[in-house]
Amino acid sequence: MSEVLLEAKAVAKHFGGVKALRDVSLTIRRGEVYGLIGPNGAGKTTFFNCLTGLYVPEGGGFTFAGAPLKADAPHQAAERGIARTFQNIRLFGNMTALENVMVGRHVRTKAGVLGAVFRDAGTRAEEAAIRRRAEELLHYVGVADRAGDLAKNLSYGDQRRLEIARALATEPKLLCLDEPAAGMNGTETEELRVLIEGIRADGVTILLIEHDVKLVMGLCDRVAVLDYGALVIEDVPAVVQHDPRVIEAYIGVAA
Ligand SMILES: Nc1ncnc2c1ncn2[C@@H]1O[C@H](COP(=O)(O)OP(=O)(O)OP(=O)(O)O)[C@@H](O)[C@H]1O
Repeated sequence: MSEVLLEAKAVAKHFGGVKALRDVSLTIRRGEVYGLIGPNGAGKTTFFNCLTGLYVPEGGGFTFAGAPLKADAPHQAAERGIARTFQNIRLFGNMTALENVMVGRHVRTKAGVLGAVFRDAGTRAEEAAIRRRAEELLHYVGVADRAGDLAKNLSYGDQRRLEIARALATEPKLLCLDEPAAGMNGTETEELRVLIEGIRADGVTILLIEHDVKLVMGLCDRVAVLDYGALVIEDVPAVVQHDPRVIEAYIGVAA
């Protein structure tokens, strides 16, 4: 599959004197799992933040699904079909697991959040559909048995899965996962791998930031390496793994 879903062109982002992204250009194809790796502070999360509209880049930009992305508002990114999870989990801790997913779903409803407050018959029917879909998604990510529990009481691994369910509730074309395996044990990481493969098989393209190099190399179709805000290489894992610049910048440290 070679159709381009996301193209980043010379994206630049500075924080004072820190060049967090130095003209980063990369291309994500529809249907692939694309890994974004690099040492701490390389600019991976900054790239996500520019893509999803949390930061406005000083230079360059994105084309998504064939049209330029005006990524200066997170809501717009979601409407265009880009969803993300966060490195530091951001759930509504005092809402149930089910409610957390239902909130994500409201991006795609006609009534929206206000409609959910002023409940007429149409809104109630829509609300029931939202609930059903949220239940399906909890089942899909494997936390259906925790639907009624407050998010803050879920295990770390389950919270990460719940975040993925909430992101999927927006029906994304591109799902961006920021270190989903962080803090997971071996079993949880393997379950995560299976889940990500399932999501891809269901037609969602995935952009994955992850420090677990084994997971990235085993799972991703292509991998990009950032170092000091610059793209070092973008290629298939077998090539990336053996590139001397990558070994020096990153993998050599872990090996
Ligand atoms: N809001 C901000 N204000 C100032 N500097 C920032 C901000 N966000 C990121 N930076 C800086 O930009 C650089 C890139 O950071 P970023 O968080 O994108 O790296 P990363 O590759 O995601 O790192 P990690 O793997 O540790 O999460 C770092 O030097 C960081 O200190």
